[in-house]
Amino acid sequence: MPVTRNEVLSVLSRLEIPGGGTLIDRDMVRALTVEGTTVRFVIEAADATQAEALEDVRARAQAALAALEGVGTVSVVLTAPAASRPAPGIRIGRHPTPEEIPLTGVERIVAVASGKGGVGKSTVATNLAVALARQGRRVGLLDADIHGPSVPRMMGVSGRPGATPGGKTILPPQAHGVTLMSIGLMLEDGQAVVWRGPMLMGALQQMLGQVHWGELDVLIVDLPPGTGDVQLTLCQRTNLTGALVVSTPQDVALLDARKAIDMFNKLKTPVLGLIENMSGYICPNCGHEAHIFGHGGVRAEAAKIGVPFLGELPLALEVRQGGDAGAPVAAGDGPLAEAYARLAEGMVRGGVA
Ligand SMILES: Nc1ncnc2c1ncn2[C@@H]1O[C@H](COP(=O)(O)OP(=O)(O)OP(=O)(O)O)[C@@H](O)[C@H]1O
Repeated sequence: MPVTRNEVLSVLSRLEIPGGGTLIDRDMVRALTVEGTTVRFVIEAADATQAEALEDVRARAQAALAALEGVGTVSVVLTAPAASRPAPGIRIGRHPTPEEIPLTGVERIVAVASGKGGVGKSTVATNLAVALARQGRRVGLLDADIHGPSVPRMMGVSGRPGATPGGKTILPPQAHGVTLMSIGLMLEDGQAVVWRGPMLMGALQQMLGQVHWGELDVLIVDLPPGTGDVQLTLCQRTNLTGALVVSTPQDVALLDARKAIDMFNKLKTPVLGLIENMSGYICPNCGHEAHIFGHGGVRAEAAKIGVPFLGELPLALEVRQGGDAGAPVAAGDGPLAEAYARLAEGMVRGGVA
C-alpha cells in the first residue's frame, strides 16, 4: 500500500535536529507531496549556516523515509532564503493569458467572498483553513486580495517563498498546517500594488498556476471585497467548487453581500453558504451580550434566498489579537476555535472541503 502523508509527517516528527526540536515543530518542511510511492519535500533553513548544519538531518530523513513500506522515491531538498529567492523570472504581475488555469492535485477550490470590505473575510478564510487542517484535511490558502493582502500577517508568515531549481515554480510556505501564498510575501514592507484589472488577473493566474500547491483536498481563496476582475477570473478560469459569502448582520453589509451573491449566480458559481461574522459581543467584564452590528440578519437573508446558513461567529478581542499576532484563534482551544471547528466539520460533511 502506498505511504500516507501522515506516516511521512510522523517519521519527520521523530527526527531530532541540531539545536533541539524536530523539522515539524520548528515548521521547516515546505511543499510536502506524496504521489503514489514518491515523497518530495523541501527543508527550509533560516540561513546558509543552518542549512549546512541540517545536511545530516536531510540525509537521515531521506534514509528513514526510503525505509518505509510503500515508499519508492524520496526527494528531500535543503534550501535557505538567500539561495531560494525566486528568480527574477517569477516576479508576480503580468498580463493574463486566456487558458484555464491548471491546478492538478487540487481537488476543490472554495472562494471566501464578501460584498463589503472589513467584514472579516480574511479572518474567516484563515481561521477556516486552519480549522480544516486541524481536521486532517490537506489545505491551501491563496490570498487573492492583491491590493490589500493580509493573509501573511494573519498566518504569521514573512519572508519570500522559495523557488524550484530553475526558478519556474514558487515553493509556498506552510503555517499552522496550511500551505499558503500571497502577493504580500513577494513585496517589500509598505510597498503598494498599483495595477489595473489585467495585471490583477495575470497575478492571480500566476499565484494559482505557478505555485507548487502539491496535493490538496481544498484550496481556500480569500477574495478581495466586491465584484471585480479577480472574482471574474477565478470563476471563469478555474474549476471553482463554490463560494462562501461572509457578512456582518448590518444592513449596509448585507446589501453588498446580496450583490456578491448575485455576481456568483450570474457566473453560475454555487454559493455554498452564508456566514455571519461579528455577530454579537460578550463583554468580558459583565457577560452582557451586545449586538453591535445587529444580529440574525445573515440567517434571515440566507433563508430568504434559499442558501445554507453556515453559522455565526462572534465579535471577540481574541480574534482581532490572534489575527494581528499571526496566531489564528482556530489554532487554539475554547469556544472560538470550536465555532471554526464546527464550520469546518460542516464543510467536510457536505463534501466541499
Ligand atoms: N469576529 C471578529 N472579532 C473581532 N475582530 C474581528 C473579527 N473578524 C474580523 N475582525 C477584525 O476586523 C478587521 C478586518 O477583518 P478582515 O481583514 O478579516 O476583513 P476583510 O473583510 O478581509 O477586509 P478587506 O477585504 O477589506 O481587507 C481585522 O482587524 C480583524 O482582525
